[in-house]
Amino acid sequence: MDNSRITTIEVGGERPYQVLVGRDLRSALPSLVARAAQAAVLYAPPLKEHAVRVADALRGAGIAPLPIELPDAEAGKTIEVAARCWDALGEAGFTRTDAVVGVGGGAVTDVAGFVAACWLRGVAVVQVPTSLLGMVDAAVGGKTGVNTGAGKNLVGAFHPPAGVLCDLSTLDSLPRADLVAGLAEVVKCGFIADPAILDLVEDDPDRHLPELVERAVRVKADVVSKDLRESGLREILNYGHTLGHAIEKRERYGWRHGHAISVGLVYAAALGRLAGRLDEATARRHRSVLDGLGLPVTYPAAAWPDLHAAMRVDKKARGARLRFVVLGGLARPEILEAPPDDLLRAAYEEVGTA
Ligand SMILES: NC(=O)c1ccc[n+]([C@@H]2O[C@H](COP(=O)([O-])OP(=O)(O)OC[C@H]3O[C@@H](n4cnc5c(N)ncnc54)[C@H](O)[C@@H]3O)[C@@H](O)[C@H]2O)c1
Ligand SMILES: O=C(O)C(=O)C[C@@H](O)[C@H](O)[C@H](O)COP(=O)(O)O
Ligand SMILES: [Zn+2]
Repeated sequence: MDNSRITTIEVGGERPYQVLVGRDLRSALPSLVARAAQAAVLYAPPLKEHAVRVADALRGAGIAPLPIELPDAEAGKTIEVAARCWDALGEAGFTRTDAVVGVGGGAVTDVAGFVAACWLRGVAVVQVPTSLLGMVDAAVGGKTGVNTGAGKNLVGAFHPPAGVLCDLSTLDSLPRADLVAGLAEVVKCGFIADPAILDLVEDDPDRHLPELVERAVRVKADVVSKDLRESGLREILNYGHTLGHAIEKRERYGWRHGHAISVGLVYAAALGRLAGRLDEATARRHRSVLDGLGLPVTYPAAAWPDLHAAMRVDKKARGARLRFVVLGGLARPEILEAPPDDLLRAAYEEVGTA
């Protein structure tokens, strides 16, 4: 691989920005926060070294870094943690030209975006995702937020970043299980929009990783450029998430997001097939590609009542009507409106285990 190659992916819409994919991209950071006198660098403990290097890059450009360490993973994605960050910004006297930088996986970039979205009603955030999932999904598109007892990501804001730096060299230290979890969202992109992704994953995901990152970012960038606020098209990015988020809630946010989404994708495929929308072979391919990666494709049968109840707070629901993203074929996402409870349950029987 050519280590000096940097790919730029444009994200359009009311506040356009760029996603850079390459290696050692820290030098691109200062220009993205050029108006800032200071920048908070939010990170979780496993990313401390990366965060120090980001802080050095800011300092070198005359921007004072304010490092803020967050609890790791979903434990950091809470309103209490966000409130601690706002206290720190207040103490440091952050003004509207100052900025926030999120360095970490999707949990950190989600909370960093939310902290920036709310501080003074919105300051710039630059996302420096360090997990595969963060690069291909969480850091791009401006969905920010935290979890609450009521459900996953129920409190948040749309706040597009000023830029996203996907430094592939950071993936070298990412635990294997987290890399594989990120592949669940990559596979999602393959099913909803870019089937070449599925061929590459089925061939050898490690060998094709840079291309997979670029392809998945392009899928996401294309969708959010057209529909930042999820008034229609953007719902397709939620494929597999109605059940997936319910599993995360039931697991008290102790499961990896990508693992829950893997089960959710198999469920959504079963639902699409049983609703008469999706062909048998494409539905089967969901299970085979995800299982082949070592991702979970089943969940306890006895959990159905809890999951069914949790799905009621899904953001795609309208009143008492549940709405699901399903496929009408490969790369043909559609909405399934208010499916009857017996259909929902029958689809769950295909993922439920004793
Ligand atoms: N905003 C969005 O559009 C969007 C999209 C998808 C997912 N998400 C959210 O993203 C989160 C999941 O993101 P995730 O899978 O990155 O999980 P994560 O942020 O919990 O990171 C997983 C683990 O990997 C560690 N890690 C990350 N990068 C590392 C590196 N380079 N080296 C060593 N360790 C590293 C983290 O510290 C953590 O322990 C969920 O909260 C999900 O809801 C948001
Ligand atoms: O960007 C989107 O839109 C997505 O739905 C991407 C999902 O992968 C992501 O998990 C997102 O955070 C889910 O959004 P939510 O609005 O259902 O919380
Ligand atoms: Zn997701």
